[in-house]
Amino acid sequence: MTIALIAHDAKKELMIQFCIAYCGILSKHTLCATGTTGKLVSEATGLKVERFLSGAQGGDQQIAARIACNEIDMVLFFRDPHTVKEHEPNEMTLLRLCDVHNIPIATNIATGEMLIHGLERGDLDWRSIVRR
Ligand SMILES: O=C(CO)COP(=O)(O)O
Repeated sequence: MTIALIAHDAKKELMIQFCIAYCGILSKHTLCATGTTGKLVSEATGLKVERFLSGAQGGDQQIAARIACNEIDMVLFFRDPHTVKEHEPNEMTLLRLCDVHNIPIATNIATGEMLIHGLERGDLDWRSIVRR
């Protein structure tokens, strides 16, 4: 599966800790991320992460385009609900495209935990059929 990782600044440490905790599961999958999130996760875990532009420069849109092309199977987007981002419309597009294409997306760590356990259990295996 291809998993996209995105974290707002206030949630980057949380994303790092999450990826350290689930490194064993994540290492079996293909990872991509917005620029800074990807850099921090790969440095902290040693996981290979394809890095797009940073969110502010269009990284969210690069990931959204891949979702539209059915190339991403799951999104972990740890959002900071307290700070408004100038590129928020791009983030909303990403969330909408996940709904359009039925891509599971976690916007907080509680949902992220459920998705990662479900992924390990095989709950997302149907994606390999619809991706063909
Ligand atoms: O801004 C972001 C999400 O909208 C995240 O981008 P970075 O990972 O480059 O900080």
